[in-house]
Order: sequence, then structure tokens, then C-alpha cells
Amino acid sequence: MTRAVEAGPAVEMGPAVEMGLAVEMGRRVRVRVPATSANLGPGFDSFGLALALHDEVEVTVTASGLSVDATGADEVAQDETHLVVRAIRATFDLLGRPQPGLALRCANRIPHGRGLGSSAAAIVAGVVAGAALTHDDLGPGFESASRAAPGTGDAGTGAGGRDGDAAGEAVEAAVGSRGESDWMLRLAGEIEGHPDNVAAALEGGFTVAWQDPDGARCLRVEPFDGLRPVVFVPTVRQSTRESRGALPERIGLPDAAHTLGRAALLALALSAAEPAGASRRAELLLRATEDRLHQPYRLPAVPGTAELVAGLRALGIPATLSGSGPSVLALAVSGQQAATAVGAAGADFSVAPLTVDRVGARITRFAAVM
Ligand SMILES: Nc1ncnc2c1ncn2[C@@H]1O[C@H](COP(=O)(O)OP(=O)(O)OP(=O)(O)O)[C@@H](O)[C@H]1O
Ligand SMILES: N[C@@H](CCO)C(=O)O
Repeated sequence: MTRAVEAGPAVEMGPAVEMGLAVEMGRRVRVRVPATSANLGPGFDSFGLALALHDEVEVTVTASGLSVDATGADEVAQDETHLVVRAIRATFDLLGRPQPGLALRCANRIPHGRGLGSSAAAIVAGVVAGAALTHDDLGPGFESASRAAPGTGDAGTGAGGRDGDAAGEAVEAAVGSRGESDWMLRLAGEIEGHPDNVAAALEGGFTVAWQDPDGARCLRVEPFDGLRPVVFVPTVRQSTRESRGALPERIGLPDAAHTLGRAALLALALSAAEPAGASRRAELLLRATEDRLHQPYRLPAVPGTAELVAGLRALGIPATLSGSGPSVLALAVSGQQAATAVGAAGADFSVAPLTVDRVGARITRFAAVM
């Protein structure tokens, strides 16, 4: 159930660079990217899970200038420092294209600074949009997905159903399935600074990402069918940069060994290839989500979050800090356990029972000159 490159050895998939060729004015693309929860406890800077909560960005190439029209709760600068714009510009630079004018429309649904991968979603949206605006053919994953007529995908969310999503949306092109050497992952990982969220946002499902000397890589794992992630989002924010500042420079060997074993167990326990039933799965996940690398240093700064993680775990529900926090992620093994988790939260958290996004970033509308 794991997939790196389709078959055989890893193949370097670089971008098709067409130096100096201007992108046509009026070209437009719409991209949809999932929220992600990183780390999942012991998989610090490596594990990521894609969640069915999405940001959407529509990008139109114009003659000059920049306009950003954003809806959503969180305010961001609407100039060239906007993360989606930066990622589009970085993609054009990489592909050797002159910088055009851009008009963006953004529907921001992923809360910012809460540990749900909003920055990764913005970066992936920009890289995918930039790639789509410059190519009619994004490579093997794109070709096969785009040949399927819109709306013909499996709208279910069962294991292996990667052609559609829970909303029954017409997916024109899923961007995942592109292999562990994908240049989009490398570029997005470089902009974000760590590859865990961007890997899951691109590929969907559960991803194990790592850093090679030439950039980020990942392996996608199909999560077990009954997985019901629940996220608990507090009103307080915490920037990833600040939260990383709380971490020690060195970790002792016993803590490293403890976390290593839990991370390996977690990858197996989350996989659809592991046949365990729900109660055994919950037991394994509870042990597997223990970590000694980052949570012990981060949780004291967010006491409400620490209390909720402890309360959920005392109920036998595998709960962790989501990414760098301050949100909490519960990996419920069934709808029933998800309902128990929802009932455990106090008024300080907004609670979202979600499903896994098994598709990853996708192009939902792709038009040539309008
Ligand atoms: N849709 C977006 N458009 C533009 N900028 C964004 C968008 N989403 C996030 N950002 C930028 O990213 C910042 C949040 O990044 P940060 O890494 O601190 O949190 P996060 O990505 O939500 O959480 P985590 O990385 O822990 O999962 C925002 O303050 C904003 O500057
Ligand atoms: N792995 C990163 C995730 C940030 O979302 C961290 O824990 O800082």
C-alpha cells in the first residue's frame, strides 16, 4: 500500500524549463489544496496527514501588477510578500519564465498559525498554479488524472479512492502520484523550510517525508479506511517559527531511541496494509503517538492544549499536538471514537471532525486563454 515512484527505481523528475517564454495573458487556473497535520507525535519534520479542509486559489495571468482578492477569517498582506504569490514567482523563476502580472482570488478556510499547515497549503497552491500556468502536461500523474472526464472520479473516501473527494467535486487533475523525486515537492519544501506539511498537501493521505542533499522527498502511504481525524482549534495562535524556538538543540539517546520506535510503529499502524481491527488499532496508535522529541518542550507553553491532549489520551484516544501547535489532532479509529473525542473538548476549542484527504493538491479548473 505504499507508493514512491510508480514502479522500478526512483526517476529524477525535473521541470520542463523554457527559458524566456512568456506565459500567455488571460491564462487561468484554479487549485484546491488540503490542510495538513504534521508530526503526528513522534514523526517530527517527517510525517504528514492530509485533511479534508481546503484552501482554494484561482490565478489569472495579467499584463502587469498584482491584485489579491481573499476571503477568509485570517488577514494576510496582499502584496508581493503574499505566500501564494511568492510561490508562483519562485516557480516561474525556476522554469525560466518572465514574471507576468497576476490576479488572485483566494478562499482561505484553513486557520493560520494553528498547526494545520496553512503556510504549506499556500505554498503548494502557488507552486502547483505556477506549474499549471506554464505547462499543458505536468508529468505522469497529471496526464493520467486529466484524461478522466471531470466528475467521473470515485467520490467516496475509502482506501485507495484517489480520483475524487468527499465533496464529490469534479477533479480535473490530481497533482499527487508524481513520485518521490518530484520537483514541486523540492521547491515547496525549500520555501517552507521543512517537508512534512508540503508533502501531505501535494500527495494526500499519509506521507513520510525526508530531506536528501538535493531537496525534499516523500513516500505516500494509504491510511486505513476507518481513520477519522478530529482537530481541535483554540483561539490562540502560535507561529511555527516561535514554537521551533522552544526546542532543544540536542536530544539524549534514550529519548531518541524511544521516539524512533514509536515513529516506526506509527507508520505501520496507520497503514491500510496493517489488518488490525479498530480496538487493536486504537491501542497501537495510542502507544505509537508518544513522543519525546518536541511535544514535551512545546506543550508547557500552551496549557489548554496540553490539558486536552492528556484528557483525550486518558480516554484511550490517540491525540497529539497538530504540527507545531497549538491545535490538537486526535487520530480516532472509528466514527464512534471520533464522537467521544468531540465530546471531550471544552469551550476554548472549536472542534472539526474531518476525513482524510486521499487526493492531495488538485487542479479543479484549467483553462487556456479565456
Ligand atoms: N492562504 C494564505 N495566503 C497567504 N499567506 C498565508 C496563507 N496561509 C498562511 N499564510 C502565511 O503563513 C503564516 C502561518 O504560517 P505558520 O507556519 O506560522 O502556521 P501554519 O502553517 O498555520 O501552521 P503549521 O506550519 O504549524 O502547520 C500566516 O501568518 C501567513 O503569513
Ligand atoms: N514539523 C514542523 C511542522 C510545523 O507545522 C514543526 O513541528 O515545527
